[in-house]
Amino acid sequence: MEKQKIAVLGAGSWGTGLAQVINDNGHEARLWSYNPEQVNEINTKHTNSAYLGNQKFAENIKAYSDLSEALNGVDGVLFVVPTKAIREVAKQVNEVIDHKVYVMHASKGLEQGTHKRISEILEEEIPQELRSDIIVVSGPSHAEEVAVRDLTLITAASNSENDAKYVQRLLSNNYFRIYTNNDVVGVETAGALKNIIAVGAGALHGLGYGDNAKAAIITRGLAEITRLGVALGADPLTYIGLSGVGDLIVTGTSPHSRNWRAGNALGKGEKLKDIESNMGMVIEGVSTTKAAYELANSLNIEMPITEVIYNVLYNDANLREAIENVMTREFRSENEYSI
Ligand SMILES: NC(=O)C1=CN([C@@H]2O[C@H](COP(=O)(O)OP(=O)(O)OC[C@H]3O[C@@H](n4cnc5c(N)ncnc54)[C@H](OP(=O)(O)O)[C@@H]3O)[C@@H](O)[C@H]2O)C=CC1
Ligand SMILES: O=C(CO)COP(=O)(O)O
Repeated sequence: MEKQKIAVLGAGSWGTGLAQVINDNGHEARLWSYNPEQVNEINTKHTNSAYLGNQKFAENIKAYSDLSEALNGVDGVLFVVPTKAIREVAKQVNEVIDHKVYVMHASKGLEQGTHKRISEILEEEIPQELRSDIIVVSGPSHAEEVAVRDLTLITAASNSENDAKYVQRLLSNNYFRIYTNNDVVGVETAGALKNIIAVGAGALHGLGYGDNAKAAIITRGLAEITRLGVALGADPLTYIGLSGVGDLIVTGTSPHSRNWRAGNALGKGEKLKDIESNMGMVIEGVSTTKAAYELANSLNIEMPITEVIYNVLYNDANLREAIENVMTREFRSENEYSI
């Protein structure tokens, strides 16, 4: 593949990690941030301390605060801002982009109010003549591990096989391996909804529950994610792939995960607003819980774990009582409910 110019929009931990992968692969990675101080730090010290500590990045990863400069002549645009900022940033891109580009995103969530997936927002905001089919980059990938080039396997999903293969070639190397997938709905819902379960798994840890409880929430969490996703048109098999069970394992079992850490703090009795202000990074599971809860209700889909997390986050429910309620609800067959 000849050298590509890629604008990475969002210079948080994941945007920076992906910019380094792109740079490692011999391409030009331009990191766009709306924070001029951060741009200055990346360009002069080659660190991004608020998100990735003291780690130094390659000097040729250049940061931009001017979006039109960052997008000038690029082959592709990779959105990695939090879900709540996707529509606003996509509108800005639409205002300045003047040629057709590959449009990729690596964010994980559902839009508040509309419950839309990120690719749906991007399709709405960037006209088809200016973009490829949307390509979703998702899977088990803690930014801090990718940033130190630890082995990572993830998925690039698109309705267009060629566009997914473009991202496979763009991002793959000897530590980062990409699999293509044609199930955009499955891959996006898996990435968004696993954050809810990660909050729950962290909460169980914070409350002192053991490995059995954690395996249970991951497994039954996957069942309810699958149930909602299939109702939206996903292939159930996607959920046993990298973006499904893979990402649930990585976020549902690890203190690297901000969602897991938020849940752990909730389990230890901290208040949500304190957890959010202390994290300094996005905890997507909080807003996704609300969107998924509303969406599931509107489709009449049972998501008991999501409901517990929703009641704890938004109705100040007592965590232990909420767990007791879900444990003692009407009996179910696993076969009936596995998908
Ligand atoms: N970190 C990870 O390991 C992974 C994260 N993801 C997903 O990637 C997405 C981004 O996550 P991550 O990088 O971790 O998040 P961070 O919180 O680390 O960074 C997000 C970045 O986007 C910036 N930002 C926020 N709002 C806007 C806006 N309106 N316009 C421009 N920039 C904005 C933030 O700036 P500021 O902080 O100043 O608001 C920050 O620089 C999320 O959806 C997450 O789920 C996916 C896989 C792995
Ligand atoms: O999605 C992630 C890893 O695949 C990152 O999860 P957190 O946002 O919980 O850190």
